[in-house]
Amino acid sequence: MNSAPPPACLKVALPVPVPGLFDYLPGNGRHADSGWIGCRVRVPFGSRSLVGWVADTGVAESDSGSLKAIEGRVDPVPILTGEALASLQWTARYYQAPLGEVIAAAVPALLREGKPMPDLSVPAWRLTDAGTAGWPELRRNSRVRQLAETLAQGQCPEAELDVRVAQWRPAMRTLQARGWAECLALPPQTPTDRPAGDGPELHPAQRDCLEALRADAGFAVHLIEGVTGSGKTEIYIQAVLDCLARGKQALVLVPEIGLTPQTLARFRARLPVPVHVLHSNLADGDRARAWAAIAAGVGRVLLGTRSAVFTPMPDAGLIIIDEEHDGSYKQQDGFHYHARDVAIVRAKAMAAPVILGSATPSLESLRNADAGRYVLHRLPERAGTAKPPQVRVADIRKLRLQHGIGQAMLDGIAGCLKAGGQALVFKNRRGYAPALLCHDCGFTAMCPRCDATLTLHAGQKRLHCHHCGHQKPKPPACPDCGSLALQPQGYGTERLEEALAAAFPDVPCIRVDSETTRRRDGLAKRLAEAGDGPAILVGTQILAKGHDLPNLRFVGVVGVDESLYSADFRAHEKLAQLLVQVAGRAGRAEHAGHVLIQTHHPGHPLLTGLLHGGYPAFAREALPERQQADLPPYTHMALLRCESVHQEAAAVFLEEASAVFAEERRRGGWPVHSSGALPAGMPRRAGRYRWQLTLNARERGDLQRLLAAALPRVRALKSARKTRWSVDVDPCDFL
Ligand SMILES: Nc1ncnc2c1ncn2[C@@H]1O[C@H](COP(=O)(O)OP(=O)(O)OP(=O)(O)O)[C@@H](O)[C@H]1O
Ligand SMILES: [Zn+2]
Repeated sequence: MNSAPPPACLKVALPVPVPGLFDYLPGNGRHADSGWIGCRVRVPFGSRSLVGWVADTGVAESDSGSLKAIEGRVDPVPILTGEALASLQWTARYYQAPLGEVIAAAVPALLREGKPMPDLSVPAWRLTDAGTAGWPELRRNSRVRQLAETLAQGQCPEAELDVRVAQWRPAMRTLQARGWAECLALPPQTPTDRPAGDGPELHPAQRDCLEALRADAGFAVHLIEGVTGSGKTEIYIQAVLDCLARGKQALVLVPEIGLTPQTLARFRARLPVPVHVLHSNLADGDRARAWAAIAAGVGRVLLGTRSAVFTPMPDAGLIIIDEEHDGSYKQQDGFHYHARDVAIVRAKAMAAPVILGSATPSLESLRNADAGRYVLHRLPERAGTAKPPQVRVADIRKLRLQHGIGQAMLDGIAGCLKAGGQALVFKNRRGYAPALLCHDCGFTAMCPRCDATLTLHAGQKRLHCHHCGHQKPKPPACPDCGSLALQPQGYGTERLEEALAAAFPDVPCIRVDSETTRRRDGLAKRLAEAGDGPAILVGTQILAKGHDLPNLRFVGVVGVDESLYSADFRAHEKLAQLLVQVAGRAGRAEHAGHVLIQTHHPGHPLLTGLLHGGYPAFAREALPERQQADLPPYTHMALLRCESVHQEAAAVFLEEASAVFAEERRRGGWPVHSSGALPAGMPRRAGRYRWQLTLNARERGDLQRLLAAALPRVRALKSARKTRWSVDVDPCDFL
């Protein structure tokens, strides 16, 4: 028996789906002091070697006999400290995820793999003594001479040489070979300011908003509800300038497909310091460098998508979340965090203000503004001379359609093209047609692995499942009755493209959906093809977001009827947001915009509401409905999802989990409603049976306490090991 007291050890967060920290000895006679916290270590884990993060030190849970020592320390100095580490710990607790998995999602891949922190020193060149004495004898007008003259004014960073001397590298090799120039590494430095670009003079609503922001640089959440084109981005830029002037760092989050070259160019042109970017399309090295620059305080402005919210910011002074309602802020796999909510928690800890901006704020944020938790600013009008678009509804009941398109729509497009404008036709469905039907026997082509129809693609040659990726050629005849009467049902972007190209053969017709924009910069390239002259763009919601297409004058929405009657309680909110955002693409410059929504339900309250009062009117109606139905944002939800190839296993686990929740709820006396175990909206996907359980509570705290009490027991269930399951706190999608 070992009776010695348990030793002090390192508490390490590992990227494994097991909650809690793992104890390791520091080894080599080292002490487990607080200098380890926030450093990476390499540790043995089963038969593997993993990179983990020291999150704490303390007394070991077991005696020293069973403790292993780390294999090595990766970082000499901590890289996750203070607020950054504390916020990751909060995130892990709130979203019920292991800290190791949270950190893995929060840091760039290279750091996750244990690579050293990127070197942030700045490579620069200078003349040697020999060079200083010798350069005047160089031949005039040569590139080598030009380079030497530049260096004679003082050492020069490579980035600056790029600007000052075209193709300086071969010339530098010549100088170096003579022993006249040498390379040096300058310490990382806050860049010296260059003059900021000019912006328009702010209009009164923009000024009021900025003044409110300037009045208090401490923690507060400002919600800017500004119609599309009202100049929200202008406010962001001014607020970042103010933040920089206070000597602070700024973080700007944009939706996944909102980080366009256009947006980036606009920030870069207007800010006096480099703008660092973080998004999933970057090379690993670039990601790590941007992250490290911000974490070291060298970088002052970070523009990024969802996971950029976790970047350590030692001098944080402002967080901006553009299009705050956007669904891409919610991570859907791995652990399910919401970047907007994490940002607000971090801003509070950093005593910095947050700006949420949108033309169509989430009902969550509007509710928080109503309750006085957020400061609401309204920009009800477009900036400059642009007028709001005119929105009409086209009733297509009983009308003859040409490939799903009514005459009013065709007339609208024709009028726009004739006047030299561009038209956008929106349909939130990619592919040729959402289903293939046998007109003789009623057979519908279904995915063999999902409870879903197959979508026709590639003209009409192939069938794809949008849920699991299953693909096959379209059968030549009906597999059930042998009939040749197989017909595409409904319309996707491909089919509309075909129809519009045939109807308007003289203008380019460009399809923009996730298929045609898959490659890097694909979207920018597609949009460039449209040019400035008359053209038709056909596409999905990719087109709805943040693109300034100055010559776009007509927007046609083809088919929203599916979403008017959906089981998801957020379907109307999402549809209203989408319609307003798409409509907002029209008429952003000097030409008036027209929007036409084609529907079989012209009297639907959502459409009439939007038509007469815009998004604010929709929200005013929707909020009390949510309250009456006891739904978010008036309540707080969590979703337990599970799936298994065995129908039994999924159902049994969720039944048992449901019983645990019921027991704990009784024991704790927490008023939390449980749906019980139910099949998911799509009961089978990719060959797996799916079940879910919804918890709903008036008080966030009650839900959190119940989760904390029940989940350890749920994890310990034998049936849990036979399924894949996850917890989603504040779920956005229920499919
Ligand atoms: N005060 C102003 N005076 C004149 N033009 C302005 C002003 N503010 C913004 N603009 C211009 O109006 C257009 C729309 O502005 P901005 O992009 O900032 O709006 P937004 O609300 O961010 O748009 P979106 O909702 O599409 O994101 C831009 O071309 C911008 O340069
Ligand atoms: Zn499928």
